[in-house]
Amino acid sequence: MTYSTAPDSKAFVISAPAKTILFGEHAVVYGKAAVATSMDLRTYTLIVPTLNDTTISIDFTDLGEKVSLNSTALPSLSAKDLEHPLKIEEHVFNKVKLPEGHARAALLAFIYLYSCIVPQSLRSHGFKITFKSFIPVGAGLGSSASFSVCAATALLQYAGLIALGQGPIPSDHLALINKWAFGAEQVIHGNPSGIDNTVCTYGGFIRFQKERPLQKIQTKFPLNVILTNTLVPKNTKALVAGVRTLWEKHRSVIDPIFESIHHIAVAGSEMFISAPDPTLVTDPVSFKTSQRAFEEDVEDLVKLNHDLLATLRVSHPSLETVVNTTKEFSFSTKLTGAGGGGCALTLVPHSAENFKIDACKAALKEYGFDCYRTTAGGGGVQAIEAPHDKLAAWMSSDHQNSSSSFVLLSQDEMKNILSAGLGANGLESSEKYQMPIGASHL
Ligand SMILES: Nc1ncnc2c1ncn2[C@@H]1O[C@H](COP(=O)(O)OP(=O)(O)OP(=O)(O)O)[C@@H](O)[C@H]1O
Ligand SMILES: C[C@@](O)(CCO)CC(=O)[O-]
Repeated sequence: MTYSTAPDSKAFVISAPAKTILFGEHAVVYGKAAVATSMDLRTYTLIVPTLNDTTISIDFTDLGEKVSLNSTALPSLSAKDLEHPLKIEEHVFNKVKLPEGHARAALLAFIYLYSCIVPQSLRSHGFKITFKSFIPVGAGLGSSASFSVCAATALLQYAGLIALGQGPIPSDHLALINKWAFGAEQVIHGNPSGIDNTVCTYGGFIRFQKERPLQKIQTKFPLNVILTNTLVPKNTKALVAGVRTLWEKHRSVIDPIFESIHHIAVAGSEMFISAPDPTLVTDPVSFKTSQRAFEEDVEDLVKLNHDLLATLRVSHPSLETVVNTTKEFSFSTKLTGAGGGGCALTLVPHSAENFKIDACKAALKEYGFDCYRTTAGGGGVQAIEAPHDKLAAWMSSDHQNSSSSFVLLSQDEMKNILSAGLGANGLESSEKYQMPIGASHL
């Protein structure tokens, strides 16, 4: 590794998407295949170096927590010094006051990244970093992975290990970001598979299997879904640990369930690769027939996958309510992510009439759930140098309150700033393998 001796004084805006798992959660932790896609909800991060003092000011705006650290007080480690990234806790014991709640794991993950990535030569400087996310926290949409990808990217740039702001991020830099984001995910989750950080880094539609090369799924088929947030809080770390306990107790029973989930993911990814291509329609009637047949096959896999996850005891009464409510409208639903609450994913067939979708949405809302109608896909991690004209306004807050204009921007405004900064070429090459984007709150 080659480090700089002075931090790059440029400020950057970094963003990474949410994710949803179509098939394979939990089994993927045991080396089975899974299919996931990025979603059009993103986390944004602004990092502004301050060359003349050693304060690191972190604003976790979504968690309502601001933290001030002294760079000289943080450990300097290599990943090899830690048997597991979670051991970072022992290195900061009695040195850093850790907050309670969601911010605790977020801060530990951040300190892990800083301690391993930022060299001693840069410890006489500080920075301000602000996280602002449009992804619901702890809802199964990869909020932790999106945060981890943004934090890793910001610190790798700060340490001079990657160069941002020159169009799409090159693949070797993406691999480095993904590696460190996985370490941060290990701090937050204990034993993640790596699927969440991978899809949040690379974006698009992927088939993932531990220790296998990442497979991008090229499909022209726009996948329309309703994401229903049950608003029931869940804890990924505890759910993953619960499945492990079940597996350790009944391996011969649980292994075949993992194996079945694996085959669902493999079949699902193959189906999407050979899905009917709406850009190549010659006969609209036969296209509609093959489109419906394809959707029915995917719906079967969705239902089977949900039932197997329920057998692994990671469903929740609220998730079953979503499954049963959407079934009344002939839609298929599965939990997505760790389960235990959080989000469910419902496939919306292309033939579904709007009145039916609206009625389904209204029925879900009756239960107090939050719904998003969205199309899967969208770019992975992106970064631009923070525009000079906007930076002063963004940083105008004294960091004691979260009312900086950066935090107040809407997701559309953030997207516009990033796409203007990336330029036409940047967007073209980073999104060429992806499906159309578009999320609307129902
Ligand atoms: N916007 C954010 N800012 C800082 N930390 C965050 C943010 N979003 C998530 N986190 C961290 O991630 C943790 C939530 O991770 P968790 O895995 O439980 O939810 P998720 O990633 O949304 O769901 P899943 O892993 O099922 O996709 C929080 O407790 C916090 O530590
Ligand atoms: C439940 C799980 O399979 C997905 C969480 O989004 C855990 C993991 O893969 O790390």
